[in-house]
Amino acid sequence: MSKDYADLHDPNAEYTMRELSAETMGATAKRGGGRDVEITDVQTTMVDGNFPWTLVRIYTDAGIVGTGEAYWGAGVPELIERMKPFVVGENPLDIDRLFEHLVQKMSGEGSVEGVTVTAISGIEIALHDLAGKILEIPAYQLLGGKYRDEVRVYCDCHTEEEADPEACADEAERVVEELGYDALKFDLDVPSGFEKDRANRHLRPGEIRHKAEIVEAVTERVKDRADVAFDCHWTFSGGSAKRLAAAIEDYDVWWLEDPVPPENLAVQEEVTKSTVTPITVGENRYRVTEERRLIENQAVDIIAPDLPKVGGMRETRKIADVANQYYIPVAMHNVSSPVATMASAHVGTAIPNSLAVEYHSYELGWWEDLVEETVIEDGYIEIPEKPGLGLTLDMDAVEAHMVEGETLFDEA
Ligand SMILES: O=C(O)C(=O)C[C@H](O)[C@H](O)CO
Repeated sequence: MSKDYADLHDPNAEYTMRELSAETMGATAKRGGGRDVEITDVQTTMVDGNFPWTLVRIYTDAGIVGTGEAYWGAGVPELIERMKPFVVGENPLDIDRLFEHLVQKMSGEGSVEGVTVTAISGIEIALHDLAGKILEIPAYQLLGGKYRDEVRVYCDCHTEEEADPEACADEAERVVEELGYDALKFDLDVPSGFEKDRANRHLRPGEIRHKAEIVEAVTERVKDRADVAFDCHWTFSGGSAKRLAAAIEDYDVWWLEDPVPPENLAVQEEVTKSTVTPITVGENRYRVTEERRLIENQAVDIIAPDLPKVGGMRETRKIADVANQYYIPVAMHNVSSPVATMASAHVGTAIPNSLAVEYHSYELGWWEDLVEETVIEDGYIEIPEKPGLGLTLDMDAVEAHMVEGETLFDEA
């Protein structure tokens, strides 16, 4: 990766009136108690998992290093490199101000939504790990403390015969009995053989029947042993989504996720309010500003922010707080490595309305090798009491699984 992104020129970022650096704000006073720490460097390494995970490291003059992760995607390491000058020299304990500082500095480069928010999220998570290590407390303590010792995890499931209801039911049985999960998710945007046109978003009767058969086969098979959600990946029209949600109302569906595209809130609201099937949405929205609209319009029954994409740990906490005003639970979308998964779990323990955190890598085989600790056991994450996120990267494993051409970041 080129290291020139840190030198990119943006007059808006350089001369902005709203300037939140420690120097301008007058937040440089000596703090004592080992809290006079300065950020010296920010580095990234991309790991070739079932998604290309961007791990982030923030280094300090105290020799303490924080590790975070940004949601996967091209351009994220470059954006993090671009933001490095805005945090080097800053005290990493000022997490809230540094988040605002980055949002302000990057406002001309897309800090409202999209990949810039994702990049900021990775830095924000690393700051929580770092702050916890400096203060010698677990990250959840920075968010207000604990509601639960363990956070429930749901397993996103796949089978090679994803369109075969019985194959899905067999996989559900296996994941419950052999892997120990009591919460699952299957995809419903799978071919049924009845499609005439894959672009027009309309579901033909045979397609609805086929999806209902998958729902019936899976929910009946693991009835009373597991909660099962179904994902549609923003595929269908409002009318088709309403018909699908109605067709599965008689089954024990945990939730139906993303039945319609994310852009049009009015359509989403209409679908959600048309059915008693619980509707979950949120992974394609950014920051509390966008998630808030889904919540305040009661366009969701369950909100699903993706923590390393939506803005990080404090932003997810803010979303959960708004959701809690409307009695809406939070099921965190997650396709990340153990780092952002554990960050999600720390927020999950710090909020009253946590339903579950997703795990999306059970087919990979080496997900937990990236860290020295056990992360998921019997379908739950026990929140570590070690400082920060409570994880230690296995640098050999990270190096072994790096995206080709990537450079391994420095040791702590
Ligand atoms: O697990 C989910 O809810 C997903 O939607 C997984 C997606 O494939 C992922 O987020 C990337 O688009």
